[in-house]
Amino acid sequence: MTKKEIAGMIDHTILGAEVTKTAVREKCREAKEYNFASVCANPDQVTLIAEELADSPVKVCTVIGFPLGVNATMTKVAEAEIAAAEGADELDMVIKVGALKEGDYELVKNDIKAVVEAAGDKLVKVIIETCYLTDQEKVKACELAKEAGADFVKTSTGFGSGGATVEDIALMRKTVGKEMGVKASGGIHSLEEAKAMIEAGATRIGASSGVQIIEGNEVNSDY
Ligand SMILES: O=C[C@H](O)COP(=O)(O)O
Repeated sequence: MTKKEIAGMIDHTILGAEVTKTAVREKCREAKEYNFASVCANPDQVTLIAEELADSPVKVCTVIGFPLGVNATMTKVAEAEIAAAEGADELDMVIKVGALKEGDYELVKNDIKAVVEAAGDKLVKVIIETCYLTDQEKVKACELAKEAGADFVKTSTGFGSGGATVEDIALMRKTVGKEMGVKASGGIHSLEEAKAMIEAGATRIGASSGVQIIEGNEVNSDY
């Protein structure tokens, strides 16, 4: 797999309370230079990203119910509707992790389904936050996301206690089959790590270090 092909799988990510418009514009410039798959940023920066990327094939991505997933489903639905209206192409939502762990699978599934329906033709990736889950819970979360009609399952927010692992990607890929997207995110900072995730079954890489992954050098990560 070439670096160009790998770049085309990277969601160039900039998420956090301290993120500035200047930093988001730089992420968009980098994404166009390297032909990354998307720029993934805070919900209140969707309009800015859509403007910056209007002249490029790079997709607009944002997050829903992020980073804890504990928002009311109605809140996640509203976030999805607003993001879609403002130009988002892809929505990365966080599941109700606690509800999953206590076996309230209908609530988890209906939460995902409501966002999928609100998203319309936009692509929905479901963050299951693997760092808090047993393997059995990871499998169940992937099954619920698939049943709810999501397009991808995704490992991590990058704000939890851990990120993507090759083992989790392989388990998620085995669970969802060949068609559904699998996104590895959280703690991927090198080309070798990205390649390992792809070989394990990832079809998208979420990373704040996209340029570092492709160029193999340290980049100033200050926003
Ligand atoms: O995909 C979303 C994650 O926040 C990226 O995590 P990272 O900053 O460890 O690359």
